[in-house]
Amino acid sequence: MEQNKIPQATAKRLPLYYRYLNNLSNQGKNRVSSRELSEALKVDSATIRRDFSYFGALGRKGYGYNVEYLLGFFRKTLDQDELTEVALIGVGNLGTAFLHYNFLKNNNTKIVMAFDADSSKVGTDIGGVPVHHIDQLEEKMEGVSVAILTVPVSEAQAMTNRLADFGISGILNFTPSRITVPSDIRVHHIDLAIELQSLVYFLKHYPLKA
Ligand SMILES: NC(=O)c1ccc[n+]([C@@H]2O[C@H](COP(=O)([O-])OP(=O)(O)OC[C@H]3O[C@@H](n4cnc5c(N)ncnc54)[C@H](O)[C@@H]3O)[C@@H](O)[C@H]2O)c1
Repeated sequence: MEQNKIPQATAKRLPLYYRYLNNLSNQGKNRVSSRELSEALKVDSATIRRDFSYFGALGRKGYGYNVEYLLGFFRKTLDQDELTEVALIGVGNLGTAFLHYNFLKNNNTKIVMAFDADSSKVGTDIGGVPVHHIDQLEEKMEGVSVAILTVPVSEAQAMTNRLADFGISGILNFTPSRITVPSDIRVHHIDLAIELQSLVYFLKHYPLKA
């Protein structure tokens, strides 16, 4: 099935499904029920059944879903057979933590290079990733189409413009700035302050019952 026929909300959950099913497969499990998935992933089972039906996986009553079939689909859809190289811009507190994190454990994305304006960081190697000077961005980034943005908020838009001029396809933006990009560039914002505020709001206004 073509990926563009899957609703965006479903597509967003695919990496979550993939990671969990991969763990099951590594444990030697070959089937899983939507209830089991629902409890582990905190997604209600009706949503899971609907999501899976978009790519032709129909769970059988009393059997559930075949783990390898699902994994095969996710691998293809999420391009898990292909390694996506990623660049990180801004090797400060947050950026350094990401460089130490092994993203490859769960999927096929890898931070292959990092950039910073601080010359004391340039030429170092953090978590196996070389740090280059930001002046070398265009020269070094050839072939890399995804960037993680962890620069100070004051630098975010200028850096985004530079990445756009370079021809970036996607930006994972950790700065609180709502950066503006041309319509052919995809930006995902991860704003920890907003997420935290929203959690506190939900706790207050929609308390969960035991
Ligand atoms: N640290 C956190 O927990 C946290 C949480 C949520 C969001 N953020 C956001 O993430 C971003 C980074 O936060 P941080 O705490 O790592 O900041 P930081 O000041 O520790 O790191 C920023 C890094 O960017 C580099 N830099 C500055 N200008 C640059 C440029 N023009 N080109 C390339 N590199 C440049 C600096 O030298 C520094 O190494 C900020 O926008 C911050 O608001 C941080």
